Amino acid sequence: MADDKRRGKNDRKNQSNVWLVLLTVTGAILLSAMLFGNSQHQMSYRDLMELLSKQVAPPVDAGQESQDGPISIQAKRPSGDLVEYSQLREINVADEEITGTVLYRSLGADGSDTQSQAKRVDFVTNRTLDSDEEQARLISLLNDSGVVWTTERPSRFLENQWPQLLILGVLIVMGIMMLRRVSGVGSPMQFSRSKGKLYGEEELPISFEDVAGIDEAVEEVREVVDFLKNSEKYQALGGRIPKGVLLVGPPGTGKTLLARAIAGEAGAPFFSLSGSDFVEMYVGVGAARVRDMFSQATNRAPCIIFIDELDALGKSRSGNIVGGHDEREQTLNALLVEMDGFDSNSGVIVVAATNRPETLDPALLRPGRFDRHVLVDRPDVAGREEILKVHVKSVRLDDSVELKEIASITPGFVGADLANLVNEAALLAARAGKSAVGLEQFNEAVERVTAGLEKKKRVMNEDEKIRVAYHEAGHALVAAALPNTDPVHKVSIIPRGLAALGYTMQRPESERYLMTKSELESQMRVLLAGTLTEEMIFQDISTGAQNDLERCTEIARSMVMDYGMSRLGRINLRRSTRSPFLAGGGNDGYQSSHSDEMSKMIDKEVSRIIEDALSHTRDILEQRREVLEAVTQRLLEVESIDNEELIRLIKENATGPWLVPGTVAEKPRAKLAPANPGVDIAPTGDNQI
Ligand SMILES: Nc1ncnc2c1ncn2[C@@H]1O[C@H](COP(=O)(O)OP(=O)(O)OP(=O)(O)O)[C@@H](O)[C@H]1O
Ligand SMILES: [Zn+2]
Repeated sequence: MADDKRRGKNDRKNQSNVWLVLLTVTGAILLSAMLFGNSQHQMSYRDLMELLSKQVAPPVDAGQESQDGPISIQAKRPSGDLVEYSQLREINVADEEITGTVLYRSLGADGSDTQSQAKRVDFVTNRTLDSDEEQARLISLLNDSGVVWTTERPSRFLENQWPQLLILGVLIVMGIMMLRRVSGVGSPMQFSRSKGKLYGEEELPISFEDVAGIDEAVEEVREVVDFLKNSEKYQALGGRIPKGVLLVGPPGTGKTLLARAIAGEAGAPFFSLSGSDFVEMYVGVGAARVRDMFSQATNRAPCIIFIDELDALGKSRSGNIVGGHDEREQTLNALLVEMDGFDSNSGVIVVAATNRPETLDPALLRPGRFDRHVLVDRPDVAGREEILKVHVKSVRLDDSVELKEIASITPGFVGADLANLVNEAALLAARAGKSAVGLEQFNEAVERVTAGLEKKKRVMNEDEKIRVAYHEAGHALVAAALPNTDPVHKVSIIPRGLAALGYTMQRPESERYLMTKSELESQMRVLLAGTLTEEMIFQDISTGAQNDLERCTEIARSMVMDYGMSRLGRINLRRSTRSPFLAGGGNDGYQSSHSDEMSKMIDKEVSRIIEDALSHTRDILEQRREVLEAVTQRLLEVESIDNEELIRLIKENATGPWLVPGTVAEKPRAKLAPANPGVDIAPTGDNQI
């Protein structure tokens, strides 16, 4: 939201720049037209000569006018108006024209208007008669009339060259503007700042209370608040306050929220920018923006600068052979320099967020830069419950709703998903005319959020529907027959989202962090069951299993290459480059580090594992043919079956033992040794044991 607003402002700023340029250009054109355009009064040569000769020989019959009164002539303008000319002055005779000033009075169309004021105007007279004789007559008249006159040519450079000068001027102005955009700081018109302009938000009404379910991350940033509030305390002891905090985590987990909460708790201004704001077309602009940002923030310290999507600007610099000094690199360098340069005790703390820390340039992560890393991970069940609590505050809940229950059916949801879920449920309740949001709406909302909107209206032809029903029944049966898979939550042949025609939804009973080999094998069997059922019933398979096969193959490949779960032994055959020190190597973060022969063997192992899974699954399905038919029938009738109904159908129709023989239903439990205080257990670094 805040992002959009900021972008909006930037767009408006850019637009106003364009308007400014247009305005300047039009202004310049109008101005020069006024200055150099032809605004002189045209006086005919005949009238000029007549007036001159009158001045030479003042008329004896001056009539009502006194002797030393103005001598004037009347003339007809091309427009038909009668005018009166008198008192020629400052005459200048040039080759083609005569200029000077004259007192001029308009007499109206019939010469009756005697009230109008006389005014002195510049006049110009074109010399049409150009002979020596004429020239001599003019000069003698001028001399005799006693007016001041010259033959100096006035400089007409400006008059003749103004269009070229104008173009030159516009070019110069544009050039200056470009330079300012590039050089950035200190431009009075702020052309360079338009995008990097910091919109500080003061007194954010957000506290750590609003950030739920990511308690560990909150604990870690709590001290940052203390740094901002009591920086003297730390400085007194000679400590160096950290400059940069990097929030790492998947999208929607609340990184932006957390950064805002830090500012809110500390009562410090919050400046927010996105890494992509710095990426610009012109070289040098991004770097100028970085410098600009720091200089503005230092003036407002203590404060927080938040850079979202740091990866957009902080990507690893290696691997760019052609343009060694491209724009992004310069921007990144400017950021590094600024982070080194600003005084760590100045009270500015830079918080950045990224969901791809492995792509960041290692230099960014060094001490003195973003040296604090805070993991903002997906919330667990308890965390999801906490987040739900925050978001249902504004919603009227039915008494039947247990947030714990909703948390348990939303594995993998992040804060943003849960916020969305609560909103969906509220909308559904409103549409159903309920006075409070009930469990029913939450269940429906979960399905919507996970699988896209139900498309009841989309018509599948009957053949396709039968095929999809068999396919899904196959998935469900095999899932139910293998104890070490997640229980089936729902089987449906209602098309959802863009791709799925039907789906079998499994839900884990609890949070999982590890998978065993047999669990992975079971997963593959469930995935293969759909296409195998089609093969069994129709002796033909369809394209509907593409995603199933994709996932199945990926599991098999990971078993061979990552987890050492194949005949090739316990080797990891993928060298991960997901370490900050090797960043920028592989294309997708992985690099192969094995020979061609090994590649062939890997492929063979992958096919063998899938073949195995296929034959097992075929057996399971064949032995449960009756149940398969029963489930499919029921699916075609009601379109969607839940867990209880599936179990009922299985119980009613199964002939042999239901669970696949040889699979372990009861998990072995560890025998706890009696406590032995003498033995130290070495801690393992992370959640990968
Ligand atoms: N831990 C949380 N507690 C409460 N609400 C949350 C939490 N995490 C996310 N939300 C909700 O989700 C919204 C989006 O979260 P936010 O923008 O902070 O995610 P993000 O991690 O910054 O995502 P991205 O990486 O896509 O920028 C928040 O405004 C908030 O309503
Ligand atoms: Zn399938």
